[in-house]
Amino acid sequence: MLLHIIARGRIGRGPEADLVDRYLRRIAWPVRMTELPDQGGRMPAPAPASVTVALDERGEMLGSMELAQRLGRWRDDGRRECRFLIGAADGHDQQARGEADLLLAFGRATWPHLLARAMLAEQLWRATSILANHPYHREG
Ligand SMILES: C[S@@+](CC[C@H](N)C(=O)[O-])C[C@H]1O[C@@H](n2cnc3c(N)ncnc32)[C@H](O)[C@@H]1O
Repeated sequence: MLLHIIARGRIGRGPEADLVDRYLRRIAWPVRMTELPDQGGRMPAPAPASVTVALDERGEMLGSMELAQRLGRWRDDGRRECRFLIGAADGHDQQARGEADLLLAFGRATWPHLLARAMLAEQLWRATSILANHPYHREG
């Protein structure tokens, strides 16, 4: 299953970009990153049988094991792509939030979108390592 991060705003070079690279490079699943402008731009067409996760501080707070289980279930159900949407300064519009299969929160605090991108990259590495029985994640 393709893990497709669709993020508003340009990351350029800097510590957040280094973190994103560090974690995405470790993921054995196919990964794609699409950057959109802060507003507008064309959302890439979803693959058939895709699932959409919008990162949003008002969403569900899942533990890393729970996120891994969701990803594993979607993969095993034959989903071809999981899209992760990261908003810009104004967050997601109502339509994007309404259409998402899951609103995922990394706590109730509001994080800068570039940090949210780095945190997502780490959680995707962690979740896929859990599914591969890799010892990176320690529970408890
Ligand atoms: C600066 S925040 C936008 C905040 C905006 N005022 C709102 O109401 O959504 C930019 C993006 O970072 C992500 N983000 C920030 N904090 C988050 C959190 N606690 N959990 C999940 N995603 C978060 C979201 O995708 C958000 O759209």
